[in-house]
Parts: sequence; structure tokens; C-alpha cells
Amino acid sequence: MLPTAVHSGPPAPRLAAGDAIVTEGLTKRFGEVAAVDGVGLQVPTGSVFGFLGPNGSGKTTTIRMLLGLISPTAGSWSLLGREMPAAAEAALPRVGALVEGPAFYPWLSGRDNLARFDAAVPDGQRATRTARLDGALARVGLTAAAHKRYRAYSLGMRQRLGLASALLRPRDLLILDEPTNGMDPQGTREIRNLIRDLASDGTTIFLSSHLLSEIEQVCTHAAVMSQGRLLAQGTLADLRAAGEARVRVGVDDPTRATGILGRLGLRDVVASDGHVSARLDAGGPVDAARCCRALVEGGVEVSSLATVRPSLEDLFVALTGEGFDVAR
Ligand SMILES: Nc1ncnc2c1ncn2[C@@H]1O[C@H](COP(=O)(O)OP(=O)(O)OP(=O)(O)O)[C@@H](O)[C@H]1O
Repeated sequence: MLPTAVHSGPPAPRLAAGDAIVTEGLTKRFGEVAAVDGVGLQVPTGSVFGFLGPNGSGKTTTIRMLLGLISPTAGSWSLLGREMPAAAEAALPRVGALVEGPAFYPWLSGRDNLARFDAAVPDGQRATRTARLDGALARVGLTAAAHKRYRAYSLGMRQRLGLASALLRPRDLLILDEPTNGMDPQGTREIRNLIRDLASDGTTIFLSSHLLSEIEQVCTHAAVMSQGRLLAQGTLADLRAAGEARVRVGVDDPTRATGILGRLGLRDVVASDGHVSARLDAGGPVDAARCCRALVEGGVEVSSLATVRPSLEDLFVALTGEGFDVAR
């Protein structure tokens, strides 16, 4: 899927059978504020899809609409190929979610809390409950701490118990809102490994984050939100490739080199200590080899040559006009 950089109304994506989530023109207004504004998401089945955006950009509101927790003001969406909200009863049992942390009782153990959740699900057969609880606890690495009271759990353990509650049934899609928010590096690593684990079993995972590093480490795809609007989406590789490349050449005479590259028609030519760099327009007539040839023919000594692509961070800052937290 090619990245779509969208600045004036996102195109409505085609409804593809292979997509776990599709939204078209999804919009939520709170009074005058458009918290989510015409969002068209396309989340391929089997992807680990990062929903990235600064605080307040509309991620949680989008997720709450996807899950039917609030109604959109406009737009439509489907989960696992089923039109929502009409097919909620068929689709939602196959969707696990972690939004705003489930309410657990502090004085009950993790396992007892989970048992309460399991008992509340209509198809939770009693005879198989023990196996379900043990399976979910094992999945999130809480077997040893299963009988500890919830109030003694670390933030990471609490978050993992939340995930366990989402995993009591086999799921085709997991929707996780900021699953590592507020966690220390160790807890973050644990959740990240768990996500990789779940994804390797074929579960589609849609997770929101305001941390670019989170998305880069675990996701195959990403979408970027800013002020309620979807600015871009695609595979991480496609998003990276969408940024404009620059050629950077080590030279003995940057001033002369600047003139030569300018005459070639390159834009944004910048000379710095021992180097000259310029923008390489994608598909344009001038590539790095041609730059090098022109410089040498013009009497400039070339000591190094590199094509530099902007990082994802550069791209996202350019799209949103805001800095992202790139590390915790
Ligand atoms: N119930 C509500 N009533 C009024 N405004 C709301 C409501 N819920 C969200 N908003 C507003 O909608 C915008 C988007 O909020 P949202 O929580 O979806 O963003 P977010 O990207 O998830 O940010 P964060 O990571 O901080 O939760 C914000 O301006 C927020 O104040």
C-alpha cells in the first residue's frame, strides 16, 4: 500500500476484503470541535498498525468509535470485513480491546479479577473457564503472579492483566490504546514482546501511541494523525520512502560545487564545511551519479557521496508541524 499524504481531505479508501479495519470519512464533533475529521483508515489484515499522533490528535476518539463506544457524527467503518455498527454482534467478539484500562478490583487477585471478566461474557462456558484463565495468564506472563492481589501489581503487570482480559477469547484483531503509556522501559519491553508474539500468530494489531520509537520498533504499518485529521498512512518502508532524498557530497571547494549543482537545476543547494548537499527530486532527471560526474568535470575533487533519506521523525515533524517524543 502506498502512503497517502493527505492535506486537503483524505481519499476514501476502497473497501478491500483483506482489511481488518476500514473507515471512510469517520468524523466526531464535540460541539464546535472536530476531534476526528473525515478519517479514512485502511488497516491490512495481519499488520501491526501504529496509530501515531501527538496528544489530543484524535486517536482515542477514533478508537472509541471503532469499538462502538461512541457514535460517529458522520462516516462509516467496518471491522474484520463487517459493516459496523450493524454487524457489531458478529464482529466484536473477534475483537479484543484495551482502552482506558479495564476496571479491576484492587483487593482481588489478578486471576480472580480475570475470572469475573470471563463470567461476564455470555459464551464463557464454565467447564472450560480454568483453561481459559490459565491460558490468558500464561500468554501475558502472569502465571507466577496470578494469585497476587491486583493492588500489589506494577503498572506493567496491570497493563498485562488488561491484555489478558482481552485475550480470554481467540481474537482476530486487537485494538490497543497507548498500551505502554506511563510504563517503565522494562514494562514497555514486555508489552512490545507480547505484541510481537501475538502478531506472529496472525492477529492483526492496531495500537495507538504518541511515541514514534514505539511504532518504529514493533509496527509494520503506521498512520499519522494531527488535529483530528489523517495525514499519511502506509507501510513504514513506504512512509520512509515518501520523504524527499538529498545528495550529500564531500568536496574540496563547496562554493564552486554549489554553483555547479545549482546550474544542474537542483533545489535547496546548501554548502557546509567540506560538503555540499541538495534535494534530489524523486524521478527527476538528476541522480547522485550525475551530480558526482558534473562536479568532477567542473574541476571539484569529490571525497564522498551519499544519498540521505529523511528519518520517519523528520517526515512526521514535516507532516504535523510538531515534534514527536522519539524516546521516553
Ligand atoms: N467527550 C469529549 N468532549 C469534548 N471534547 C472531547 C471529548 N473527548 C475528546 N475530546 C477532545 O477531542 C480531541 C481529541 O482527543 P483524543 O483523546 O481523541 O486525542 P488523543 O490523540 O487520543 O490524545 P491523548 O493521547 O492525549 O488521549 C481533544 O481536543 C479532546 O479535548
